[in-house]
Amino acid sequence: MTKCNDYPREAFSWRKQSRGIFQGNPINLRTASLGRSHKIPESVHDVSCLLDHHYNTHCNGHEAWSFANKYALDFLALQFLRGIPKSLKIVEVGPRDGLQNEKNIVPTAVKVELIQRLVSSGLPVIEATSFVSPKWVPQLADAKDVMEAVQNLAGARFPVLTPNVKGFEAAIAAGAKGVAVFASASASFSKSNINCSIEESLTRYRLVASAAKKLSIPVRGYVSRVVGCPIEGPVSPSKVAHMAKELHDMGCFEISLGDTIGVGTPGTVVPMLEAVMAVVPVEKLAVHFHDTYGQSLSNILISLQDLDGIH
Ligand SMILES: CC(C)(COP(=O)([O-])OP(=O)([O-])OC[C@H]1O[C@@H](n2cnc3c(N)ncnc32)[C@H](O)[C@@H]1OP(=O)([O-])[O-])[C@@H](O)C(=O)NCCC(=O)NCCSC(=O)C[C@@](C)(O)CC(=O)[O-]
Repeated sequence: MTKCNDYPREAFSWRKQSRGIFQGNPINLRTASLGRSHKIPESVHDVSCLLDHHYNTHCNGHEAWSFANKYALDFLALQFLRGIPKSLKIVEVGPRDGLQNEKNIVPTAVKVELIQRLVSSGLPVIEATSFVSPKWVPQLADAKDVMEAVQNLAGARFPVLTPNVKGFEAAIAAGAKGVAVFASASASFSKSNINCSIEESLTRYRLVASAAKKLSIPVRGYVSRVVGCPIEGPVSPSKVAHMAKELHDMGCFEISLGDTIGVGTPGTVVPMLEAVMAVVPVEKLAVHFHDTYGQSLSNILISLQDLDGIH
């Protein structure tokens, strides 16, 4: 993942004061730090355990105070988790987004086993690979073999990335039943990632969407660099909204908003989400956060709290 040492940490003003999130509430602040420690709560119960533990280590012996505060913390934890959807869909992207960045090329058999294990863990959607130029991404040059090996695994869907009609046709020939196109809100990333301007990318993706429609293949759309870009700096929410709407209008059933370099914080993510929600129905939105600066969990949390219906 690209590093961005010069990026201003808080380039946008904080706009959700009225929600009371991250406003000095000890529960909120502590949970935000979970991302930095990479300690991922697997359930509501785990979050509660962590809070109890933290409290007790600071309150030796004061049992009455401890008892009262335990209930206060439980109450706050419940308040904090209010608004989190009862269910959400996880789109696992490790075999694609993870392995495309590996220095060494992972053998096809290992990739297939990874995907099999992800399926057996219960994940419903696993991006298996990308049908992109092997000159650009040699790590995924075995896309055809991976797809052919996993396409009939039961229990999950295996969409693949396709940057153009050539990639789409190759994906379908290998057995893909769902694809994703990937555009960017940053012109410089569009050029460096897919070697074309934003407008050219939309023209390509309209062709992919049209070919997919004829075959009833669902197309997911990504918008990358939704809060910041190491070349262009902060990315305006209106640019992201424009890209999301273009992808939605061409027929993408879901739009995933990607903080590609992990520079987002709740302060920048919320205004971006609000701008996108004004033009694309929230039930069509998903978020994709990289943990480069330890912010992914707090960004996911704020997205889930803010956007009832988001994926
Ligand atoms: C888009 C291109 C192909 C343009 O690359 P180009 O060099 O401009 O393409 P071209 O049309 O001039 O073709 C050059 C060569 O590539 C071939 N080619 C052309 N298309 C394909 C294809 N689909 N599959 C296989 N081969 C292809 C084509 O046939 C030709 O082969 P040659 O004649 O030289 O032997 C290239 O830039 C590319 O493949 N880029 C993909 C890069 C990539 O996968 N990046 C990572 C994606 S992750 C991401 O974007 C972010 C995301 C989604 O994770 C969310 C987030 O975090 O924000």
